[in-house]
Amino acid sequence: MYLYTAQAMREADQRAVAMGYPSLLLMEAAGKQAASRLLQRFEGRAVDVLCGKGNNGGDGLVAARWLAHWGHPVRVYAAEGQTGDAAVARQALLAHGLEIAPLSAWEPAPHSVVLDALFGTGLRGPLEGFYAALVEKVNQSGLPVVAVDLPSGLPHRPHIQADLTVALAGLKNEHLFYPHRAACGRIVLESIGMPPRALHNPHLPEVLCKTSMRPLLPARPGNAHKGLVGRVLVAGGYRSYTGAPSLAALGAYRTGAGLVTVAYPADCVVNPPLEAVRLPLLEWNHADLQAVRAEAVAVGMGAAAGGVRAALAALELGKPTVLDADALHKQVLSAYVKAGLPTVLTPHPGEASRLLEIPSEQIARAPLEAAQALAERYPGLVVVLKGGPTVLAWQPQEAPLSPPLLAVNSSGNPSMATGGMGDVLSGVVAALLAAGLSAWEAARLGVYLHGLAGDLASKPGLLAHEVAEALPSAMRQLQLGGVRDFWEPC
Ligand SMILES: NC(=O)C1=CN([C@@H]2O[C@H](COP(=O)(O)OP(=O)(O)OC[C@H]3O[C@@H](n4cnc5c(N)ncnc54)[C@H](OP(=O)(O)O)[C@@H]3O)[C@@H](O)[C@H]2O)[C@@H](O)CC1
Ligand SMILES: [K+]
Repeated sequence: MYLYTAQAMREADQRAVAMGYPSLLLMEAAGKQAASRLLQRFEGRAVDVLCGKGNNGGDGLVAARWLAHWGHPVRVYAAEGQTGDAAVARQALLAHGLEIAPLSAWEPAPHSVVLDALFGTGLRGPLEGFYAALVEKVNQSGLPVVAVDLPSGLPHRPHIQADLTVALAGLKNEHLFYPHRAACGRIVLESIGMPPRALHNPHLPEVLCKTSMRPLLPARPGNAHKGLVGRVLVAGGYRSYTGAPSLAALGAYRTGAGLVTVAYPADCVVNPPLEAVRLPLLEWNHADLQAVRAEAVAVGMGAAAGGVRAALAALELGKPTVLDADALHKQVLSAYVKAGLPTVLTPHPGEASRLLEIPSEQIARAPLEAAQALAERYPGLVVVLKGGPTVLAWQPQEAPLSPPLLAVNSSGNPSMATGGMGDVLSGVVAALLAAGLSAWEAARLGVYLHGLAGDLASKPGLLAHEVAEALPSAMRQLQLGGVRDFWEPC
């Protein structure tokens, strides 16, 4: 599943038509499915349908026809001047004997629900004048709003604040990235019958979802023993923050690592899980680390100034590695690029800002672009830019001229914004690397499972170790098919 821009969705639409699929069928399905989702949520309320003159308005006209046909009280307000499919939708509505009032005549009616079909992906620039005032009037009415495809006005201001958004054919940027996602309310994705071949576009970012993540879960062989399912070396810790490597160790164990060894400076008190092997070190050196039997390494968690030394010592082990926090320095990343090892780096926006030398606000505004920039700067390293949502980018070294692969996570929630959460993630990804997944697979599955565990454990005051404890359930539910993507209807 991909994440679409308005332009990419228009191209999918054009491909469907070029394949011989009539666009009118898409509009018919869009309107009918929007109507049926509205009824599912707001049964018993009269519906006011507000339609623009483009195809989003056409969807609204179809929805109004079906609502009336199913016997629901509906009032239709529409702009003049529809063309193409939207004009056909208008004629079909009139043929059912419905009346269309001008948008300027709309007044909020008590106990009604508004179907917002003013503007969708065709909006160019912010709404002004009459439409800006109409959007404000809808928002101030306090009525529930169901948006067709996108809350009208997005990605600009003003825009509709919806309770439910029926996304059509595919998820768009606004459905996943804040602050726009907050304007959508609950999101339900409807396929509207779009031919899958028309939607296929590997140049777009992948949306990590249960269908694509489940096949990546490592199988545990019947004759498994702890040396066979992946051993992890965690290297981190410093006086001020000793919890970091312990949480990474817990994350690794709870993701199925067979054995976890925690290496840390001898002058710091680290309390890893009882099941972990402790390796206190007088200094970060490769010879001591070499003695540890591990298939993957997670380095940098809470290591302070020792992070660079720890990461450079770990590099000599020649193992797949996760670099986090204090290991995220330019000299370390350049050395790992040169080594060509499977490597995953997991910066938060502050660390990405330091690496890219751009303000963190810019990263928050355009996280995919920031992850892409990091991936291009450090070819071969998989970039996991943590946030809500976490995004990933990877420029394979063997294909330097192709655009980087991009992905956006769909699991996780704001209760995960607490200390130690990233340390757990490092351990999760390291365990998956140790189990034999490639860096791109381990990073994508690790981020997805970590978010899923956060969703299962979600509550106010959620702690990082509680997310680690929820990882086994997350994996089991993903394996058994018990996971629901956020855009699936309840
Ligand atoms: N995915 C799919 O394949 C399918 C997509 N479908 C649906 O089509 C929708 C996209 O439809 P779309 O392209 O017709 O654009 P839409 O959002 O209706 O807006 C265009 C109108 O807005 C106007 N306008 C623009 N900017 C403006 C501004 N700043 N201020 C004021 N006005 C402005 C512009 O006016 P114009 O410039 O032409 O005068 C034009 O009238 C999509 O979201 C989905 O709902 C389904 O039907 C089925 C298949
Ligand atoms: K809309």
